[in-house]
Amino acid sequence: MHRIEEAAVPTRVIGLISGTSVDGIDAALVEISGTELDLKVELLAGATYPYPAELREKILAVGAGVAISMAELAEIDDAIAIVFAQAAQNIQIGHQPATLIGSHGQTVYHRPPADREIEKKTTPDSPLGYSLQLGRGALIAHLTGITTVSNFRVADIAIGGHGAPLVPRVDAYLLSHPQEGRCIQNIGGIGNVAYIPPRHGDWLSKIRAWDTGPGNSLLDLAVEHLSAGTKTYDEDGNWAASGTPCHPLVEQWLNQEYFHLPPPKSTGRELFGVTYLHQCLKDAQAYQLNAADILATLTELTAASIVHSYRTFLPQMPQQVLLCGGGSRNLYLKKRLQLLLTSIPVWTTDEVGLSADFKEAIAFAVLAYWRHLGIPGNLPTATGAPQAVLLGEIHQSQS
Ligand SMILES: Nc1ncnc2c1ncn2[C@@H]1O[C@H](COP(=O)(O)OP(=O)(O)OP(=O)(O)O)[C@@H](O)[C@H]1O
Ligand SMILES: CC(=O)N[C@H]1[C@@H]2OC[C@@H](O2)[C@@H](O)[C@@H]1O[C@H](C)C(=O)O
Repeated sequence: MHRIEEAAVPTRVIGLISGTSVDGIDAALVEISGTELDLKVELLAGATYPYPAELREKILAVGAGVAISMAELAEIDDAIAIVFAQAAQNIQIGHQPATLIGSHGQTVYHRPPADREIEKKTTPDSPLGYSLQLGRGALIAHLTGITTVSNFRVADIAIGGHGAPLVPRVDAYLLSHPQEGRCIQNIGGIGNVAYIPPRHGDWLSKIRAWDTGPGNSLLDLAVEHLSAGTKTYDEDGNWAASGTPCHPLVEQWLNQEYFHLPPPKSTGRELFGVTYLHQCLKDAQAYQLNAADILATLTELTAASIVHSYRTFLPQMPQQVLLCGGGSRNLYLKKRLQLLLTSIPVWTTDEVGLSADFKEAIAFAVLAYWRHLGIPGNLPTATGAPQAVLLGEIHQSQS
């Protein structure tokens, strides 16, 4: 049952997420009103709080498969919840307090459902996907005194979905256009797209969304390796821009199975992580590429895999592409995307009024708000789930 009547009252909600780049906690304090087509979100404050270096190292190690004990797992889970709770406290400074938190947490493992050969290789026994986000909501609620919704992916996974991407339903209501088809392209550690057709007829069922593959994950790892640990990312894409992409290598990399899988599909650093980068660096040796050429070629892989997936899987090309996530600040990547998309304009979501930096944090505030109102959060065409369901577990606070 939808408790639509409550939606007339604007609600102050905090959205929290740390994505696959593991760079820090994005926090958004928003005022939300409406429900779906009349949904309105005002960003009151947005900030990124970097992880303490030691915690970041631990998270990256766990995500890369380093073995830990159950006690250590509990310790990391709570260490993450503590910094998320601090982020929630900090973002409210100077504002009226929030009444609800939506916390995505930190993904440390993601395994899609085993319904295709590529996925069966990693999943011998279970037909369901598995996605683990740390930073337990119970502790965030306890520390902040604010009811917290967390564990957003499990309900979609329980009915056979990928549990990702989840932001497309929010994109649909905040970024659809009455006449124009749009691709909303997030470029985080991993890239994901939501194609939103013009908002008429059965537009909602025509939305398509999937993870496009690497966003910045391989680039960041390569920069760290090539700079001997002195840099963590290629600021504005300047280093890559000083090199030349090796197109035969990009073509070779695009043959990889993931890029040819039809959606729905999701991925993570389990595939596009350290091992993948090492293979790329090995392949690059055959072409005697220097550091700048390697970065230009990896940047081209991100751009080409995005555009290749649009041309292969979309019913039609969009009229606009709206970028968000940290990769939207990589000017060289943006330029390469524009070149590959020829006459289709490539903008950022900022240009249509939604913060490109904080869109994911805003989305988890909306998903918590929908959970509170009893409104489903997933889009079956995006996650592959058979139906739309309520997302997230509610942890009531004591105060
Ligand atoms: N000025 C910039 N120039 C180039 N790249 C940038 C810039 N600012 C941020 N980035 C890139 O964006 C990344 C962070 O992006 P973002 O915070 O959107 O990722 P995420 O949310 O962790 O990932 P995901 O969306 O996959 O969960 C950084 O690691 C860096 O590679
Ligand atoms: C399992 C997981 O954390 N997936 C992330 C990741 O980062 C980008 C892409 O892969 C997307 O599928 C998802 O995040 C966003 C927030 C989503 O669910 O829409």
